[in-house]
Amino acid sequence: MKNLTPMMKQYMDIKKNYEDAIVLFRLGDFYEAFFEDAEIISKVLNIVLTKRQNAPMAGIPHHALDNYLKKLVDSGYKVAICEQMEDPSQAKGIVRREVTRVITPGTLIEEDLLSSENNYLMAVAFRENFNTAFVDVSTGELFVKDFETINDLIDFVSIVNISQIICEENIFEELKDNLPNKFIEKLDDWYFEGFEDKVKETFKIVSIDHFELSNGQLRVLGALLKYLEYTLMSNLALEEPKKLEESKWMILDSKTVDNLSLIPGEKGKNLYDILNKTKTAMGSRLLKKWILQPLKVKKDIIERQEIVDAFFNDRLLLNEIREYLNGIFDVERILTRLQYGKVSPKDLISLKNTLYIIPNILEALKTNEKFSKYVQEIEEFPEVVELLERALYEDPSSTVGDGNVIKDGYSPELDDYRNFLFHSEDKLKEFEREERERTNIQKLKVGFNQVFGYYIEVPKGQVKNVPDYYIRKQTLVNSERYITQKLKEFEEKIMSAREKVEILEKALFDELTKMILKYVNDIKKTAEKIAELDVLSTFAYVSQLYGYVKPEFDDEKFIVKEARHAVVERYVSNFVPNDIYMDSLRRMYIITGPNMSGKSTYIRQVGLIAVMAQIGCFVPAKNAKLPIFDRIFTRMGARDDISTGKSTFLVEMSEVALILSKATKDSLVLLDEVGRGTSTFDGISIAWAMSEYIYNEIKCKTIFATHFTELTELSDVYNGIKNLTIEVEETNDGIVFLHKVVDGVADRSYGIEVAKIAGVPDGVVERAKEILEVITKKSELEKKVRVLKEGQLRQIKSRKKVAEGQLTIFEVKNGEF
Ligand SMILES: Nc1ncnc2c1ncn2[C@@H]1O[C@H](COP(=O)(O)OP(=O)(O)OP(=O)(O)O)[C@@H](O)[C@H]1O
Repeated sequence: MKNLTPMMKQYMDIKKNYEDAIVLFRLGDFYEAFFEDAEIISKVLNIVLTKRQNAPMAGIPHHALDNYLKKLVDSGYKVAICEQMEDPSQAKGIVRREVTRVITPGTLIEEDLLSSENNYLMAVAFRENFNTAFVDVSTGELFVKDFETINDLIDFVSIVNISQIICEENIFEELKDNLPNKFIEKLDDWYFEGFEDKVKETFKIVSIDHFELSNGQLRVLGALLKYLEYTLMSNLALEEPKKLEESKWMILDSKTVDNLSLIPGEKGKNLYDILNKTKTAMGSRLLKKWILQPLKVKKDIIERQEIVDAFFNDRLLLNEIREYLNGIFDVERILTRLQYGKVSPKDLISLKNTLYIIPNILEALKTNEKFSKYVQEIEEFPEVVELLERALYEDPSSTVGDGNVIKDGYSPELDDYRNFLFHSEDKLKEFEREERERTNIQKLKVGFNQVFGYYIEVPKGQVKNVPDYYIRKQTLVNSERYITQKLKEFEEKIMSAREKVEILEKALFDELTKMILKYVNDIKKTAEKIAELDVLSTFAYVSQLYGYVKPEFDDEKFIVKEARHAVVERYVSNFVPNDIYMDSLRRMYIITGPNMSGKSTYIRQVGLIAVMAQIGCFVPAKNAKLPIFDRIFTRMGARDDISTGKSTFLVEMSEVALILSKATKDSLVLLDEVGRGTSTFDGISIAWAMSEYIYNEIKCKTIFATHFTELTELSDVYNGIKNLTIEVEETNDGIVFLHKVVDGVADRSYGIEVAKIAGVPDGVVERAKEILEVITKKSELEKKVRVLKEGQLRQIKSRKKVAEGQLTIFEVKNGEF
């Protein structure tokens, strides 16, 4: 463009460095966007597109920035905020402007842009495996985790709230293809250089050995830190990186999280919503983390369980603590904003009110010795409370500098200027009265405008009485305006008082935040413990409310009396409890039963109970004893994966493949229909072979719901495979679902009855009955399966004979082949 004004030239120079972002350029009371950026924001924000020197331009008022930013970021744009770096009225020539912040979905700290959920930014690089580092900038939590395959990585991204990915160029396309809806950015090579120094510098340490990170992990962490600096443009406020090691947690893949409805998703009703009676935002975030990462180490589970139990048995304490938790604010985020210099006066009041409650929490906890660990770990901060109490008004203004933030008495100097400023109106009135008396001009008025400042206005008719020390400034139709030496001096005092109040209050607020800064890490540790107490007391509360019991752990046995489904029981009026009984001799169940009888509910409730027990919660049952599982596998429902071009059957088979390759003896495998996406013969053959493989090779606890009754023959071949079915009652009015799980095999599917209930026309239902009669008579399938079974039994017997001959070497257990 020719003939650019200096300001437009300044804009172009800045924009050059932020080609991939929308630059919002501060101009007076507006943030303006130009050219293509203007066209985008006008469309996304639905605001007017105008022109300046032929350049398309669109602007948003500065006070509404956060609202508009949210929309832009939610629509997938990166935004660079370019501020005025000096007071325009003081600037010589063009105002200096700089980008002070680049906003992306994964780097939000602004309260208005965030929900109470965690919001993660993840950096990904590939060496021998996928190294990742991810951070929630708003809370400062930082994690490092490796993934063997891209599928494991994608799976993780889809269950954890990763809102943005940054990656090395060589894996950008692959990630983009697999995660088409994610905000993914590729980073230049320099991001991945000099990582050791970057990590040391960020955490202000000389040695990074205690992090115990591999070179690949440090490299990706370094890139993440550099990117954060580029977007936040300030020193980083992060916790030391935590390594997410599989050895501590049960693995839950995204399918299982979805199939068991653990957290809110497409399916609506879920475990998180049932359990989430937490009182604080920090607690609700932690609960979600715990649900997605059940523990695997018995000692860790018991530690949580003991606290839940203590709360459960001390109802008074439970209620008292929950009452105090009501007053706890999201201090994790407030403190992070404080570290980034973005804390508001209201934030500090929330911090004060939170800290104010801590002594009450401690007092209450001290009444029960089971909480001694928490009593030791939770700290009080009386000096911070006292300081904030002294420094801030209870309901401060949100604009630091207007004189309504720092409390009276905190700074005598501020009080003086503020008194003068806030009482200037009275003083002007007094001046006006004095002048009226002195001049005898009754209609004399003191006013103010931007051009002349304060003036004395005298109606035309009384100008003759104006004393000679009045200096005329302006002539209007009906009046004249004057100033006097005294009024001018008064004006200067007001102006300088306003300026002084602004400067002083800002400086005092700044100083206050700096004083609190040194407590931040300790307060964060206390906040973490409070969040834990919130979740653990919630477990106790929910357990009382819904009648859950404390589970025990056992190496082999999975015995639950009157187990219930934590979510379904909340939505049906008469939930029928069912027992679970598994041990080394009863390792696999085949459940057959009519449609709608409750097979899926039963097997899901088994999974849910395992998850609930391993997060430290009590479980919906009369009593429960169960093993600790290393992983829960689920294969349920039929769904295409249109986005990746996989058919329903292919998806089903890849889930089966995953189970067969990854399950261990300590896993729990829950299968709701396998082999239904293909022909009956193929389906049964696959389901049969798979069951045998799991039973003989993997030897883990397995429940398999199926409509292939042929599979129930497996129980005759293998001792440890048992059949279950669900009772229904046939009445004259149709079938009644009793939802009771009992030993045995379903005699029929009642599919046609369910079709009738669902409203399939009578004609079709009758015809279906006729067809069923014909084909069941002619079915050869059962006979064939019987032949298969007998053949297999013969083989097993002959193997057993050989084995018995070698009993001194191999001991053959009953039912184990
Ligand atoms: N134990 C129970 N007590 C009360 N109601 C139950 C119970 N189990 C299931 N139900 C009710 O029955 C409905 C059907 O259950 P579910 O989906 O588990 O059946 P299913 O046997 O898996 O059916 P299908 O074979 O058609 O998939 C549930 O939505 C629930 O309302």
